[in-house]
Amino acid sequence: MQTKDALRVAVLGCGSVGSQVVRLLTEQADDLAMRAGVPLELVGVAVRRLDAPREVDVPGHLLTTDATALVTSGVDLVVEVIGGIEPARSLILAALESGASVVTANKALLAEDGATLFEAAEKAGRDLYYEAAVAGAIPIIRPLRESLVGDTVTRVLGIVNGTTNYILDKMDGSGAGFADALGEAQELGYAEADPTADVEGFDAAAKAAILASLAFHTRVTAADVHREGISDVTAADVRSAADMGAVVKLLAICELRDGPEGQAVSARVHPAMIPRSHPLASVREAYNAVFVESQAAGRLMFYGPGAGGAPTASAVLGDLVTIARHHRAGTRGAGESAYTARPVLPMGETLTRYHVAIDVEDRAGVLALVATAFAEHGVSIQTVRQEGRGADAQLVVVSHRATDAQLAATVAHLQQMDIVREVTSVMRVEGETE
Ligand SMILES: NC(=O)C1=CN([C@@H]2O[C@H](COP(=O)(O)OP(=O)(O)OC[C@H]3O[C@@H](n4cnc5c(N)ncnc54)[C@H](O)[C@@H]3O)[C@@H](O)[C@H]2O)C=CC1
Ligand SMILES: N[C@@H](CC=O)C(=O)O
Ligand code: NA
Repeated sequence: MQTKDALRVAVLGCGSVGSQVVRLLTEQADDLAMRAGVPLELVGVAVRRLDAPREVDVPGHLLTTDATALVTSGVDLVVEVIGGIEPARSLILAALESGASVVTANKALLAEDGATLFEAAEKAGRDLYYEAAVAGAIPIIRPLRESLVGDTVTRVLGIVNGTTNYILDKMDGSGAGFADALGEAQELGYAEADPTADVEGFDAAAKAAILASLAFHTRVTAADVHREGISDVTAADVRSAADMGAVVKLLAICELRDGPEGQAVSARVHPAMIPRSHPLASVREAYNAVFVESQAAGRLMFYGPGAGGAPTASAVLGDLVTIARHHRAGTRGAGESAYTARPVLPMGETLTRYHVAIDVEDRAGVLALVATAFAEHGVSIQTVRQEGRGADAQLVVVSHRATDAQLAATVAHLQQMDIVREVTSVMRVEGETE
């Protein structure tokens, strides 16, 4: 039954996030109506299979397998929580063209083709909101889009993938194996439908692209973001980090830098060692945290649940109520602000510190030869320690800041040296100013 003046809401997808959106929309209907100033009436839920088991009871008459018909049926608000590129993109475009506003949690799509979606929303005069797409429940999109829009953001550094943080945390804390920890993260509803997106850093790279675009008022796509995942992080890396009082985290780093022709953007995702004293080191399990540095405000930190059905649904509901208020007032929210068109710097120009583990021959003069290889490429060494003896001898070098290109040249050089058996691990070190 349709309530007079209610806004008609369609939900696309009823998986981990969609089922919680449906639950909260139903359970909190009265409060949401009071906060929005208008009832939000769930009029349809698009699913792939009508008879699939679900985490929530959806009345049969609301279920449909025809998502296109649902979004073009005159609904006011569409929640897209299917994920992936297609059919999500076509459905969002169809919804906007039909006059509906859209809430999406789909970072993969926004990072690949956000421009098309933002232009369609602009043309239709409708809202496109996506707080859930980055760091789940944590308010980070709205602070960047609205609260900090009067400031100049210079750096965004964060842990933005819950699944990989959960895995690394378990490897560090209980010495759990990679596969077991990933299985638990999937069980808990944190992982993407294809967990490769989490493990190989695609999900974090999509989020980095969205954050860099918003923070620096430009357009950065996932393809612009340098990406490395955690599949090569070994138990030995985690132990080595522990030995130097550090932990391994998958970081997303977006920076405003001076480029050859003015200001440019650097955006990257990779595992890094950070000191245990750094606030990001204490981000456990599937929690996320995002540091923002800006000229006037200084340093801000946003922390909270970055994944999971209910936390993500919280962000979706926040967007729904906000849009409903706009609808009621006959207005719309801020759109995209990509006026700077800043270039993206190549990874080779990124400056950071490095932890390099090298299996070497255990004899006099080896340390000096290794140090010379670093010096030849302009990489200054901060500390060196030897682990093991004889056939197990290993040098662990921590460098001062150098470019990625300098480090790559050093590693290639080391690999050619007779006294080097193998460069077993290269990991960046973040979280210190030196
Ligand atoms: N799970 C999480 O913690 C978070 C997820 N997200 C994003 O939210 C979105 C949804 O994620 P989850 O709920 O975890 O995924 P999920 O895989 O649990 O749910 C997606 C649902 O969409 C359904 N679906 C697929 N194609 C469909 C179609 N053509 N029509 C109707 N239904 C269709 C699937 O059957 C599935 O039930 C994704 O974009 C994801 O990246 C964002 C933040 C956190
Ligand atoms: N798979 C993602 C879900 C939230 O975006 C994650 O693990 O963080
Ligand atoms: Na968020």
